[in-house]
Amino acid sequence: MAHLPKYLTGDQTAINEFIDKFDVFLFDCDGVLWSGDHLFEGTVETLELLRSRGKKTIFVTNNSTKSRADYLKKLTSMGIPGDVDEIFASAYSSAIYIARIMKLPAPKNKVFVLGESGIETELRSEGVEFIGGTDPALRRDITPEDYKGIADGSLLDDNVGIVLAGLDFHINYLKLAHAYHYLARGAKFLATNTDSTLPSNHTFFPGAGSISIPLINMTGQQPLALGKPSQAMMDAIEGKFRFDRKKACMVGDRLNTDIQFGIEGKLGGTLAVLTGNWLGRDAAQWARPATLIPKEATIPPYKTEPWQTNRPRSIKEGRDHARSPDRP
Ligand SMILES: O=C(O)[C@H](O)[C@H](O)COP(=O)(O)O
Ligand SMILES: [Mg+2]
Repeated sequence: MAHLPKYLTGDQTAINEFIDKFDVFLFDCDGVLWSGDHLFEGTVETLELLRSRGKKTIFVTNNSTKSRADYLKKLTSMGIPGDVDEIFASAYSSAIYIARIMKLPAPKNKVFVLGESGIETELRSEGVEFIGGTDPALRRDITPEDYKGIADGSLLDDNVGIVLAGLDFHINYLKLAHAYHYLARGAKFLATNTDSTLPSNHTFFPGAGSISIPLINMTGQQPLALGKPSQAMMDAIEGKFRFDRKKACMVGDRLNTDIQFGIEGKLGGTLAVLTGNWLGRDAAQWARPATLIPKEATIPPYKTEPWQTNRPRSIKEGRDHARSPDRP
């Protein structure tokens, strides 16, 4: 049965009733708390209000460019008090999965990383060996010697057993060539997450999923994605906080990661906000019967950010489509 979203309009009673249903709020970060370095209006006040009512807040982000410690610095710099233990980022859940669940036998458990320092920090904290990532030696054009050395294997590390693809701001042909050949040699293909776009500066940029696409295209393999909506991440969070899933709500901006994560995790509710990837590729999700949106799904009142007023009205109004709520 298709669930239709309920709108959480400016009605304070409805908002209080919604809040009182839950003990724990899992907050997505990019597109919910902020867009890049722009903190959305009301974010700090909302978190303070929830905490003042004894609600637990946990930050669950697919952004693998930062470690949990980096995220704590960002939260603090944005005026959001937090604790590193309340932060679950996809780099962390990937490192945990590799180190504690996959547990490939050494020495063939080295990781070739496409991604930034967040992944490296978390792999290091789990004692997982890696190459690639932010290595400056790979930030250059491919040369005839590279072609030769990759082709005959002399430039490849025989201990690489995993390719882990995350958001990499320095992706290039040379790194993709290395990653492809490791996969061709049988390395396991993992992704921190497969978000198609990254919400930032009130628009969208290539997301982590756009980094692994070339490898999917070349190999025909789909990576095991370890961020939302993967339930490995939900199990890790529940294992740590031991919360009642029926009393937890996932707040997110992306339907095929955040909201799906909450629904498949059988949480008590989900809250879809309109400040992030709403108009990304996921808009198409609304074209499907709203099976991903349980009845508790709501769309909070939001002040249209200036950049949103001229956004394309690509979302039909109607039965299975969410509508931008009237402005409060
Ligand atoms: O491309 C990406 O990696 C994602 O867009 C980004 O990281 C999403 O982060 P989140 O919304 O889960 O905080
Ligand atoms: Mg988001």
